[in-house]
Amino acid sequence: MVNSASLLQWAAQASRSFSSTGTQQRKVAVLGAAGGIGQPLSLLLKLNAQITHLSLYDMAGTPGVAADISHCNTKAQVKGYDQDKLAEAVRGCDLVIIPAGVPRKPGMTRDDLFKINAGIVKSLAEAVGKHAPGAILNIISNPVNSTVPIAAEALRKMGVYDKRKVLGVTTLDVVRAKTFYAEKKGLDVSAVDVPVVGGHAGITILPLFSQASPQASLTAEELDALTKRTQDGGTEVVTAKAGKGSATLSMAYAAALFADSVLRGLNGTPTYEYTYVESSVTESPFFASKVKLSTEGVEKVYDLGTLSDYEKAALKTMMPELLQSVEKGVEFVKNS
Ligand SMILES: NC(=O)c1ccc[n+]([C@@H]2O[C@H](COP(=O)([O-])OP(=O)(O)OC[C@H]3O[C@@H](n4cnc5c(N)ncnc54)[C@H](O)[C@@H]3O)[C@@H](O)[C@H]2O)c1
Ligand SMILES: O=C(O)C[C@H](O)C(=O)O
Repeated sequence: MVNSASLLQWAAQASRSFSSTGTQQRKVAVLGAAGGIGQPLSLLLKLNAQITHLSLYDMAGTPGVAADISHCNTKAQVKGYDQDKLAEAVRGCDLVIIPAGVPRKPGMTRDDLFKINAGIVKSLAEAVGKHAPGAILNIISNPVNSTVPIAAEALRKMGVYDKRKVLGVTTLDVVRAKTFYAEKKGLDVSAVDVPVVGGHAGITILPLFSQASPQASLTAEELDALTKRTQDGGTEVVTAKAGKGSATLSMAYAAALFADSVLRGLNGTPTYEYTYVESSVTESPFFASKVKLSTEGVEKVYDLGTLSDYEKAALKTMMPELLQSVEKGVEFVKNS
């Protein structure tokens, strides 16, 4: 698993990477690149020495974002594409990251975004299926519990679906669980690990503190408070931003870490992350759990290990909502 130290390494390596030879050509696209997540994410990707071509796409304003970022003295060549240039933006990509779509306002659930974001993700996935069929997709747009099944079903309809390559980004849940756990127990956050499984909405987010390392004892109240804070981390930010969107900066950080792991895997160094993918680990056809990432994307999906009674009960509680969100996504594509 990549941690924040890697991020500093990118920055340190990035400006030196002009002289590196023999590295693989890696093209990465960000769809929704002019948005709240898209801009800082694109900047962080520009610092990643594994990326040779960075393709930024949005409905408008992308050439400006691209021009700005392109002045950073790092290796990746940056190009911005507006609305009609989607095919060009994704062609030849190894990795396509999708943060396109509307964010929540206070009082909304992630599922309230389905009406608008389902169609956006479907059309972007179709463009990837047509113009970059081998690319790995990292889907950020909410509701992730449905948008990942939407992308999978859209690609399946086109005959190009590969379950190893459609990944829902749940890294922010892991980032939050680590931060909150370390803070609560006075631990060094850079040495903390907390598995987070399930989905990416409220009770479907399940941090496994029984498997956290290092193990610190938690009272029942502490465990419940930490679990709920992780589940409601997104809402905490939406409320604090008071109508001005949801998490963008921490999300960009989390997506950049996850993309780095995906690229390391593609480049031949296996990495391990938690991500929402097609899965047979539980009764839900899509589920977030630990995976091994390698040259073709997800090489192996791991089971959940031993759960505490608290976690077993939470897993049972989340299942109807998760199954319903998956079904809603699949049906959306089937009926369109
Ligand atoms: N997975 C997670 O953990 C996580 C975390 C935070 C936010 N999100 C989600 O990410 C999404 C984006 O959030 P944001 O804060 O960046 O929103 P934003 O409104 O700031 O940016 C979204 C961008 O998407 C663009 N866009 C809309 N339709 C598009 C299309 N068809 N093609 C390309 N671009 C398009 C918009 O023009 C805009 O620039 C939201 O759905 C939000 O809920 C997910
Ligand atoms: O909470 C949201 O709506 C955005 C995102 O899913 C998050 O977890 O921050």
